[in-house]
Amino acid sequence: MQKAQLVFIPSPGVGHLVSAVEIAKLLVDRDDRLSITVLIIKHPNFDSDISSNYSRSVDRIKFIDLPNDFSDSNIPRSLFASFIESRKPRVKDAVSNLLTHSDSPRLAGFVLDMFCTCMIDVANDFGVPSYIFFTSGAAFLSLMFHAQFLHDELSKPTTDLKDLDTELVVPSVANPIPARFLPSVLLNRDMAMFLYEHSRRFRTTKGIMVNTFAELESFAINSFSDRQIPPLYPVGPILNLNGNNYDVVKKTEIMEWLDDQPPSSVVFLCFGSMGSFSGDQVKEIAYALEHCGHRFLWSIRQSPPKDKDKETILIPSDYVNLTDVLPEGFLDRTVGIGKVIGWAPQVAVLGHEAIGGFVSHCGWNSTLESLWFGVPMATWPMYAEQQFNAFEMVRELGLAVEIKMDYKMDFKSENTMIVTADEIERGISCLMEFDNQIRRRVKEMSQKSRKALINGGSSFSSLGRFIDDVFPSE
Ligand SMILES: O=c1ccn([C@@H]2O[C@H](COP(=O)(O)OP(=O)(O)O[C@H]3O[C@H](CO)[C@@H](O)[C@H](O)[C@H]3O)[C@@H](O)[C@H]2O)c(=O)[nH]1
Repeated sequence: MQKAQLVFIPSPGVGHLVSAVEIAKLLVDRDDRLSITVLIIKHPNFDSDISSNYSRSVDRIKFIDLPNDFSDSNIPRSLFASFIESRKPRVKDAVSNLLTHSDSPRLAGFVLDMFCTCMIDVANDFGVPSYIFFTSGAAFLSLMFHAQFLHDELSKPTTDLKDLDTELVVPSVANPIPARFLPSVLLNRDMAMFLYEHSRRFRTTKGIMVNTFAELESFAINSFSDRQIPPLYPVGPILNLNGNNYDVVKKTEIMEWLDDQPPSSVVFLCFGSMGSFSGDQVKEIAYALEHCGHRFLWSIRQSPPKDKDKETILIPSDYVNLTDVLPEGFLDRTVGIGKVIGWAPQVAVLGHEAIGGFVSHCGWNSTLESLWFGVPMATWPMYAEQQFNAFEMVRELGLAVEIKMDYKMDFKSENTMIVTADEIERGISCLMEFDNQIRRRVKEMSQKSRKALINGGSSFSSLGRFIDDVFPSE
């Protein structure tokens, strides 16, 4: 039997690492000729221990932690690319070591995260192709290509649209997109340059697996057909349905609380791995929850200290004392209807029948998880590409209601816009209406997301085509 191995290089951070490991598991389960080594890049400020949540003994998957010898532990956002670049010799050493074993299968290629495209150079050194595993949606991938094309070929960078009241026609969505709903990463010069460079390099790869499914993003997926872009493999939704290691006592308490709530009665609020709010914004959310009267489970995280000069990547933490930030008496007044927590066991929560709606930052994993469980979302994007995901879910696909689509979190200062209690309450009321059309559509999409993965489903077939590419001669 011809055997082959792939080397996976995910970016640090739960939003990228978890689905990369899950697709690796799916691949080895699907084809017993395949083995995979996942190289874990440790970033000093991300919780890379997330990888220890996975059994290190998954058959035919090996995890290697790359040594963290980056000299500065406070890596500014703008130096993220250099940080990844600095890992190249480590990657090279690790792959060379793999290949020294006499029984080592043929190295068939590298599978890289969207932010690890510099590792294409290392793959080239080994004479093997690179693939991308894209952890966001097809519409955003297409937008990345389009934005790079506008910049490189037409000298029209998306950053020029920043403060303009204009619309942009892009191939991946049917509706023109108002500039203010463009993702924050394409309106910030440094970030946009960073993305253009990755898009250029995506074009040189042998294929791109995308964490999406044809039934969800058919328009966006079709938008790739007439452009010179490597083959696309929509293989999702790729989710870790077992959740991550989570404090058992805390999880039990949360799940028992949910057990006591009526079906579809609770609104869940959670804002991803980097989401946090100023004290003033927290209070507006609290007023909205108290006033609208719906049951709620609210995951709230404390902002890291703002570092105006270095714009260091720091992630939020759980509050030591929630009363420091919530309005006086809030916890007592809402004790019968609500629960405030820190980091949430999100997948388990979304899968609980008490959950009736999800106020989300629209990170792509959260979006796919809510669709999987048939829970409608109210959009509150914060950073990265989330504004665009919100636009796609609300305007394009009719799968979410809007709280905001143009909110942008400022990592440098506290001067982020404030969403008022009225706006939040309006969004939550709309979300929690029992019999709305969106809820019905989301339930249908939930069925489709599950079907996509089973034998004969669209993503199942797509993954098969990817495997055929890895074993071309058979
Ligand atoms: O309290 C929490 C918060 C999050 N999660 C989980 O963490 C993941 C978060 O992923 P995602 O929703 O995609 O958000 P980010 O962590 O913000 O992910 C980054 O990566 C995504 C995939 O590329 C992008 O879509 C996002 O914009 C980017 O910020 C999900 O699986 C959640 O279930 C929890 O379990 N508990």
